[in-house]
Formats: sequence, C-alpha cells, structure tokens
Amino acid sequence: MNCQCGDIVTPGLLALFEARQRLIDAATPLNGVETVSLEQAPGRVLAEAVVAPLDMPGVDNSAMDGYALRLADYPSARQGEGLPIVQRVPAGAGVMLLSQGGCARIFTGAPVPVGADVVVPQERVTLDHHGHIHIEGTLAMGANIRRQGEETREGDLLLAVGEYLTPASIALLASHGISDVTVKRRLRVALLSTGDELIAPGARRSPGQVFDSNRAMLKALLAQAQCEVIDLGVIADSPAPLHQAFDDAQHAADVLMCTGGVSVGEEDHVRPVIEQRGGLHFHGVAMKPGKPFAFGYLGADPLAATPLIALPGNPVASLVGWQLLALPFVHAMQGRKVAALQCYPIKAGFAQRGPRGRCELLRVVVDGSSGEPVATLAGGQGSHMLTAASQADGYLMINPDTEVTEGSTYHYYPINQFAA
Ligand SMILES: Nc1nc2c(c(=O)[nH]1)N[C@H]1C(S)=C(S)[C@@H](COP(=O)(O)OP(=O)(O)OC[C@H]3O[C@@H](n4cnc5c(N)ncnc54)[C@H](O)[C@@H]3O)O[C@H]1N2
Ligand code: MOO
Repeated sequence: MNCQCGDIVTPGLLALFEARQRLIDAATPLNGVETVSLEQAPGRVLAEAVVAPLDMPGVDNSAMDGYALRLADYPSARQGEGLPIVQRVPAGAGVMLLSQGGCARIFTGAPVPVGADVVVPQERVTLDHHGHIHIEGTLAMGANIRRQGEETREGDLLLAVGEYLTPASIALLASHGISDVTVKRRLRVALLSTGDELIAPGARRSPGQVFDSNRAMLKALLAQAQCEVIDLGVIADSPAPLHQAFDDAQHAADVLMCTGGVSVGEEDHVRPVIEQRGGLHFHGVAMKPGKPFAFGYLGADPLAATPLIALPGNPVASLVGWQLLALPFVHAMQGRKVAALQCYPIKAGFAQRGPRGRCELLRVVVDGSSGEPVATLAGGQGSHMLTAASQADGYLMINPDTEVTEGSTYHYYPINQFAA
C-alpha cells in the first residue's frame, strides 16, 4: 500500500513525505566499526557481510523421535516379522553405519546412520514381544530426514551489510557457531531541551513550570535506536547558552538533537542560532502535530558539518517528529536499510473536522472485537497531551483539508513499527 499523504499543503511548509525523503538522502552513513559479542549485538547494524562458515545442518539428522531404516526393509516392517532394533542413536552421537536387516532407534536431531534413508515417527510404530518394529501406513524416501546443508551451504551469504540484528538473526549466527560480529559503531547524539520553564522530573513544580518530559522521552527513543546519548541537559531560552551548547555538540557528536524553541515567537532562539552557526535545509513540515520541525547543520560546509534536528517543544509533536522524520535519518546514518513505512486501511469509528493544510496523525486505538477493526480516538488530540499518545496503537493519517467521517477508511500506521 502506498503510505503517503496529500502533498497540497500550506505554502512555506514542506510535504511530510518529501521532508522524510530529504532527511534520508542527506544522511552520511557512519564509517567506524567495532567487533562485539552476540550478547552485545541485538539492535546493532552489520558492518560486514557474514557468510556461513559451515553447512547447516552439519549432517543428515532426524526430524522425529522414531526409527531409522532402509526403505528396502519396509515390506518386512509392514507385513512380515518386523525389523529388529539393532542400534540406538541419541542426539549428540557420532555418525554410525546402519547394520544390515535392522533399524535404529533414533531421536530428534540425532545423526541418521549411513545406509538409512527414511525415519518413521514412533507414533506409527508398534513393538512386538521380540522387540521388532511394525509400521502403519506408507513411507516416502527421505521422509523425516533433515539433509546436510539443506538450509545453508558453507560460503552462502547469511546476513548482508546494513542488516539490523534481531534476536532471530542473532540465533542464525549462533547456530552457525559464530560468536562475534563486526557492526557499525554507535551513533553519538547530543541531546538538549530548551526552555526557561523546564524543570527535572522529581523536582517540586511551581506555577508556570513544566517537567522536561521530552528529554526523558528522547533519551529512551535514542537508546531504543542504539544511539549513544550525550546529554547536554536543559538550556535556557537565550542565544548565548544555545551557542555554547551547539558549539559543544558540534565537536562531540555525530548529530545534535534539540527540542523546543523552534517555532516563531521571540523566545524561540533555535532557528536564528542554527542560521548563525551553519544553516537550515528546511524548517516547517506540513504535519500535525510536528509542524515546526527543523533540519539543519552546524559548520560552514554543509557536507562536512554536524547535522542538527530541532524537534518542536510540544511533547506529542516531538514524538511524532522523531518517529516519522528523525528515526529514518538516524537509521540511514547508522548505515541501516531504511524500512518503508507500514500502513493499511482501517475504518474510523468517529467523525471530526479535518486538518487545514497539513497531514494530521490522530492518535487512535484499534478495536477488532466485532470482526472488522475500527479506529477510535485514544484521547485528547492536543499536541501537549501525552495521555493519548501513551495509549495509542497507531496513527490515523488524515489528508490536508479532508474531513473524518465515521465508517470511512483512512491509512493507519501501527506505532510498533517505530520501536526497532
Ligand atoms: N504563532 C505561532 N505559535 C505557534 C506556532 C505557530 O506556527 N505560530 N506553532 C505551534 C506549534 S504547531 C508548536 S508544535 C509549538 C512548538 O513550539 P516550540 O518548538 O517553539 O516549543 P516551545 O515554544 O519551546 O514549547 C511549546 C510547548 O511545549 C512545552 N515544552 C517545551 N519543551 C518541553 C520539554 N522538554 N518537555 C515538556 N514540554 C516541553 C512548552 O512548555 C510549551 O508548552 O509552537 C506553537 N506555537
Ligand atoms: O505541530 Mo504543533 O505540533 O501542532 O502542536
């Protein structure tokens, strides 16, 4: 499905998906690499391709607890006197040779003795008082044998450069005996909040003060994205401390991320300071929430400069700006393949006035209990309201100047796609 939203937007604002693409295109993948153990590897990005050092499985082995035999001996096991059990092969045993005229008791994962060409599960076998096996039903050549190299052959590509290491890919590496991998080094992100009203969670709040929830959220999101965070704390709403903090970040980090002070009021100093220390690629995206998002750089030469992402202060605007715009940029910087956005059509269980000149991401919960899934609002939709954002299953994307009518279908973006 084409996960887009309308691009006829308020003049001066960049269309959401164009902004996303410009961020991805502007990212320069990291060069540094490091070797880490599999325990440290989940979530990291492969810097070197991994090829299979050996065949998988290593030998022909049984897929069932049962009996290994020659298919040629099947008639006597079916109708005649049965087949004597001449061997026992537990998992971990070496490769044996099947004695003539007999079968081997075998267990799942154990090497199939040379000479046996079929394994019959024990549920289809009865034992007579001589200890011979008798088989129910038919047998096919090779049944229940997992062949050496049927999954991978020595030298096959297991994982390509740029793969993000999931628990399943870690298991794939471990199953091939690989204990460490070469990954991209972590992206160093300097993070700061701006705002004279901000205080730390845990402090006592006076009227007019606001707890700095954005920095807590962004630290969690950056950690989830495997970034190393350089926490520059809260910076006052005035140009001099911002200059100082940007200067520190420019030399210590791969990317600077800040939140707040990026809108148009005279207390919003982020944009002018960026312009004095480098420049802006764009400022203002046709999305609701998240409109004042800015992407710029610190340094004279845009190609050698430190990229800067300025997220809006309103907490949900900051969250959505991270998920749709900053995260793909981080992935591209990490040398990771940037996944296409996932969305699918879903019915709205409510009506509401549509957004003006911006794509709106409504925070919704999805109820599938009556058969067809229906999206309802997760709570208040103000961009300062974290309650709905914390409860939402996903976003319903509403095109600019489009009303939401109950029973109509809209693009739904599950939130869990932004977790990895
Ligand atoms: N005249 C206009 N005013 C505003 C516009 C506009 O286009 N014209 N845009 C609005 C939109 S949309 C947003 S979003 C906000 C974003 O403004 P800023 O990025 O400059 O953010 P602040 O003004 O600093 O703060 C806005 C709001 O968010 C709270 N905040 C800020 N930082 C944090 C933090 N770290 N943790 C929690 N909450 C934070 C702050 O206290 C304010 O309530 O601008 C609109 N205004
Ligand atoms: O974009 Mo603002 O984020 O609407 O509140």
